[in-house]
Amino acid sequence: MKERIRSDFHLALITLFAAITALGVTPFAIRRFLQGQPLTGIVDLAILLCIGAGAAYAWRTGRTAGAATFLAATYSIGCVAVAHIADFSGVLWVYPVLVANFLLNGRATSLLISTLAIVGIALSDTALPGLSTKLAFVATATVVSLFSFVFASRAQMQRLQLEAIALRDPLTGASNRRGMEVELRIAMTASLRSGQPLGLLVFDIDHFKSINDDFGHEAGDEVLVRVADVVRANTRTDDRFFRTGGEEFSVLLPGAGVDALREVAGKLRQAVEREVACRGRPVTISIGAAPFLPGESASDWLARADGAMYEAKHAGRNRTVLREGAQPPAQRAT
Ligand SMILES: Nc1nc2c(ncn2[C@@H]2O[C@H](COP(=O)(O)OP(=O)(O)OP(=O)(O)O)[C@@H](O)[C@H]2O)c(=O)[nH]1
Repeated sequence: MKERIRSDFHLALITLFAAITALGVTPFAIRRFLQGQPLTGIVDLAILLCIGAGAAYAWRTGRTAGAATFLAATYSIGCVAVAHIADFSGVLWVYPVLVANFLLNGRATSLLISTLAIVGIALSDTALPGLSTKLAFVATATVVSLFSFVFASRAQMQRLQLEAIALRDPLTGASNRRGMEVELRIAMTASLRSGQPLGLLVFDIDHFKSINDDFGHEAGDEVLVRVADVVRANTRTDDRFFRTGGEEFSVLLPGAGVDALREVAGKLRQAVEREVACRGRPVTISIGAAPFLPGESASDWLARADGAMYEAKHAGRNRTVLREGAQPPAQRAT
């Protein structure tokens, strides 16, 4: 639970908002019933139930975007309802609700829901009698919406930038190991759902240490960047490319069965050998290939591809070993 809260920003926000709603609205719901205002009490109770159900849905399905829209719609409808059946005190709830809308949802959704909420409340003659009161409400609610809009947009932009930095290797521009773990999980789920094959190549630059030792670290870095460029030029846009260690890379190939894996591995290996060199010394790679087997875990799959790659190294380097099943013997693919 702690791990999900830490890794899923949207889920954490939904959970926090649901907890704050429970703490903030429950005393009012009780008070409404005690004061003989059952209708308003029922609205408060409905808000609490809907928010709880929305948060539970987000936890169960992981569909946080849908849950966030549901939460924002519930808050807004609740506010409009209270403004029409209670007095001015109901209107005051719209301010935190507007802020929550913008923090929970994307720009278009939050603008739409907030505008509808402001208009819905402004139409209430019970809570806002007279034109000047209505105008003052619309003006203040619009200003709060604009502040929230600006703040939420900036915060979202910075969060996306930070996420991109955290998942990318700055030298080659490829995704890093953390990025790979996320992408592997997504691709495995999609493959299981669609029945489409999924392939993985793990490769390592041969004798890379000697490049560093003979020509310096900068020359080694240039080789890493060159290899990454060649891989990108020889794979499709929906293939995923990762730098998983110093001179170790992986390519995740959606839709690639055994034959396609063999073909892509051969193409990459030959392209690196042909196009990458360091001060005239050719650069080669050793590749381990493994198709995803339904039912196996990401770590077992990775271990199989890794094992095949080490086998390629031991067999003399600059070659591909394909490991089709969970157990060796491996199959040469070159
Ligand atoms: N230039 C550079 N070198 C790196 C980087 N990350 C790791 N290395 C170096 O990569 C080298 C890897 O060496 P080894 O693991 O011995 O492998 P190798 O020399 O490629 O030998 P084989 O893999 O067996 O073919 C080490 O010298 C690391 O210091 C990096 O970002 N830049």
